[in-house]
Amino acid sequence: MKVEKIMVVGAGQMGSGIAQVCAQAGYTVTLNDLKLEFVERGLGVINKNLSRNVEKGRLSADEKEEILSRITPSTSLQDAQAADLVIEAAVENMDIKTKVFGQLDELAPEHAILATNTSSLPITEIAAATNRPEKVIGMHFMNPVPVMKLVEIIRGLATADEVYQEIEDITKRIGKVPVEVNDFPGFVSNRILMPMINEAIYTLYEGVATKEAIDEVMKLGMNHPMGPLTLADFIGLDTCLYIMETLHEGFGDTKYRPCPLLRKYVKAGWLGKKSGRGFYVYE
Ligand SMILES: CC(=O)CC(=O)SCCNC(=O)CCNC(=O)[C@H](O)C(C)(C)COP(=O)(O)OP(=O)(O)OC[C@H]1O[C@@H](n2cnc3c(N)ncnc32)[C@H](O)[C@@H]1OP(=O)(O)O
Ligand SMILES: NC(=O)C1=CN([C@@H]2O[C@H](COP(=O)(O)OP(=O)(O)OC[C@H]3O[C@@H](n4cnc5c(N)ncnc54)[C@H](OP(=O)(O)O)[C@@H]3O)[C@@H](O)[C@H]2O)C=CC1
Repeated sequence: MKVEKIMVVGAGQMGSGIAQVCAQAGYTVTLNDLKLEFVERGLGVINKNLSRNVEKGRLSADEKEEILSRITPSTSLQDAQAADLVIEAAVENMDIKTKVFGQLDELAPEHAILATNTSSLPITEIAAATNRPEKVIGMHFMNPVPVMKLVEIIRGLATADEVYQEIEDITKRIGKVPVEVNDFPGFVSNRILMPMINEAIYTLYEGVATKEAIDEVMKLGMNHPMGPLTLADFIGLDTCLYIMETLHEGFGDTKYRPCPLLRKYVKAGWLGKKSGRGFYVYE
């Protein structure tokens, strides 16, 4: 059974980007979130991105409308009934993900693949919340989704070979490069990236330098496109904290302990760019 209809659960920064690239590749997409206002915010971002492509002459106005017409808003998981593939991009929290996967398992057709965009949580544990662990897989996009080429693909213990193959094919069809990695906390991307970001936060916490100086060192000295504190704001400090907690708990090693300053900011609701304030202030 070839995948034609994709449902994306969670219309935040990742979910909206995933819905955009899937619709651009010709898939019929349902974009789901808890409230219509969140779905509309996601659709607004997609509209803006596509308009920029029209302005730059990469897309005609008709093509833009066609892409948008392939995306249907949804606030009910019942809409999974029509999906061949569900890509979950809700918050990085195991309780929420297992609850969503349990419901999706009951609602989605038997043939449907259930993928998660989790950035660090065990795929095998998410799969165990369903009665179809062979059809559950990690499909980890990078932010911003329309720009970044990589998709980490992670098999759970029971993921079937044909499911892996289908997800690899879809990844290529949407213009991304698949890289297979094993099911360990943080996979490859966040096992390496997030301790660097956490260390940058410790560097600020211990007064080694200002936030601007830390970012400048990594940008100019290491050629990173964004400094680590700017990148943390961009990813979302809540997501950064969840990932560090997953690494800390998953490996049981104190080297992954989240910096207290990161915890403090998240408790204050300073979640980075998406909430208007993190290490920096955004309009
Ligand atoms: C946490 C996880 O689990 C995994 C992760 O995702 S970790 C995060 C991984 N991502 C990164 O590390 C991103 C690091 N930053 C960058 O690569 C760059 O700063 C950036 C691509 C975001 C912006 O690039 P830039 O050159 O500084 O800015 P800018 O010139 O405005 O943008 C470059 C292009 O990207 C596009 N772009 C930038 N931000 C965008 C966004 N949020 N959405 C869509 N497109 C975007 C711009 O439109 C522009 O496109 P064109 O050149 O085709 O016109
Ligand atoms: N940010 C990043 O750079 C990356 C993030 N990821 C992963 O992608 C996922 C989403 O992250 P991101 O998009 O940044 O987060 P956001 O906070 O931007 O978006 C998450 C969205 O999911 C919604 N949501 C929460 N619970 C449910 C639910 N039960 N059903 C449907 N929607 C729900 C949230 O609604 P509400 O606001 O009401 O909670 C919110 O709109 C996480 O697992 C994260 O780890 C992966 C790669 C990169």
